[in-house]
Amino acid sequence: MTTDHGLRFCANLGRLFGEVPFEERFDAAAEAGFSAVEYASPYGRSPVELRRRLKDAGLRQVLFNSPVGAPGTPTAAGTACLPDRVGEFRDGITRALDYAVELECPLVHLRAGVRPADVPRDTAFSRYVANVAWAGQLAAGAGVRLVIEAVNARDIPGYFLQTQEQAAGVVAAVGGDQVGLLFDIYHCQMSQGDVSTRLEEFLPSIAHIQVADVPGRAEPGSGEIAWDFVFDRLRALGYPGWIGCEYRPANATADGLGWLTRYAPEWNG
Ligand SMILES: O=C(O)C(=O)[C@@H](O)CO
Ligand SMILES: [Mg+2]
Repeated sequence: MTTDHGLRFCANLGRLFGEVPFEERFDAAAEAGFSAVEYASPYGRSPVELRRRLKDAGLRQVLFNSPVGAPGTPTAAGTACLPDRVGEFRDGITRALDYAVELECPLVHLRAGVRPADVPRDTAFSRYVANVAWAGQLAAGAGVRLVIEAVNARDIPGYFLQTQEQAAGVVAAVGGDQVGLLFDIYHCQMSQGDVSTRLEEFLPSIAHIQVADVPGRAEPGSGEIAWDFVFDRLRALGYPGWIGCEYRPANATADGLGWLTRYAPEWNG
């Protein structure tokens, strides 16, 4: 939903509207007032079907993730930092960009992966930066921008990027505008805190934000984060991107959307 002050919120269909099957969540999000969606994986459905569902519901797709392996496998969080998976990584990016072009999706979240214990960090880092740079070039040619995200170590032990500084450092190392930062406020609070200072510090690199509260990863307002302060800072900083509602609703999704009215007076969903 676009707002007068520029804060735009999109529904994460992997987290919200779980009361209905995925195929019905597009209409559910539109009926709730969203004009854009994100979700982690489009790959179980054809891009043509997803494009139709977006169009029928009057929605835009603004983000999805690069492919990952099955849960519990070494590639369950991605392949980008794995020196022995370069072919799989490149095939995954190519597939993701095919979907992004068909869905007219501007951002793809490139999952970093978990470094194997027998791979030295500097070896994994060199491979990761080379993979991100390669993928960024390919994405730019398709009119797509990649984003990378720091994930807290409790949720994904060993995930390759765990702090905003690490992720921003890779964005700077790759250079140019091909790769941006996916700043997930939930993960920042879980790992580091000092959210509003980091949002301001890394704002030039931030291409997308995601929100959920701590503890519990539920609706903003259910935990310790001062969302009125955070959203006011984002308005003042003129953050132009989308804010992904990537939280686990405490109860029925529609019953829990009141936080948008509370913290985003411009929301008219
Ligand atoms: O878990 C999150 O936070 C995400 O944004 C997922 O897409 C996996 O990184
Ligand atoms: Mg996230």
